[in-house]
Amino acid sequence: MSGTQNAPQPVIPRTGIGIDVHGYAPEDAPQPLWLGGLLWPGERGLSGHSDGDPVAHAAADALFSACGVGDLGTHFGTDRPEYAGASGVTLLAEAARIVRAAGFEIGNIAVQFVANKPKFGPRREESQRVLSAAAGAPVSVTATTSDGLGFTGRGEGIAAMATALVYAAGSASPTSVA
Ligand SMILES: Nc1ccn([C@@H]2O[C@H](COP(=O)(O)O)[C@@H](O)[C@H]2O)c(=O)n1
Ligand SMILES: C[C@@]1(CO)OP(=O)(O)OP(=O)(O)OC[C@H]1O
Repeated sequence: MSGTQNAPQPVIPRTGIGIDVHGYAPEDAPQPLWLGGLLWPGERGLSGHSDGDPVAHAAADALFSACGVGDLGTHFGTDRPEYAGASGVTLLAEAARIVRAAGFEIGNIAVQFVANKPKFGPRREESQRVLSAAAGAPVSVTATTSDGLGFTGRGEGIAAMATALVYAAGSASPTSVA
């Protein structure tokens, strides 16, 4: 028997991607702004069937993408009345439950949103805490403007992009592979 047969197999993690965009709610039907799992008092809110939190939705979509188990619409379609007004944090927690039930563990999720405001830096730690607790894994959130360009620059809505890393449950964590 050759030595290589008993060599530990490398853990191949899987990456996923998620993008979500929500437009601002009309002035005559204002909504609260939910972004990064946080309520932003005084900020114009976004439209959506749920709470319209693009950061939480992009994170959930990235998890589904990484595991190859469909997408946000597959699991939380607008035809599901129970998700009307649902919190993005609830959707992310449910997404994490679904991917774990499918046999995956979550390495991390990274999200970046594009918006002129709110100014995110001062509440980054709070947002990361809330989203990481929901996912049961580290979630990092960054923000950028689009330098005044495009629909985010014109203040028509907020876009978020996320990546996620998962690995088969029961395998060694990718970070523990020599
Ligand atoms: N909504 C936002 C947008 C940006 N930031 C922070 O500002 C930095 C500079 O943004 P640019 O788009 O001008 O490159 C960015 O790196 C973030 O740290 C923010 O907090 N909230
Ligand atoms: C989350 C869901 C379901 O409540 O609604 P929205 O808040 O509209 O969000 P979106 O990211 O457009 O798509 C997924 C939807 O199925």
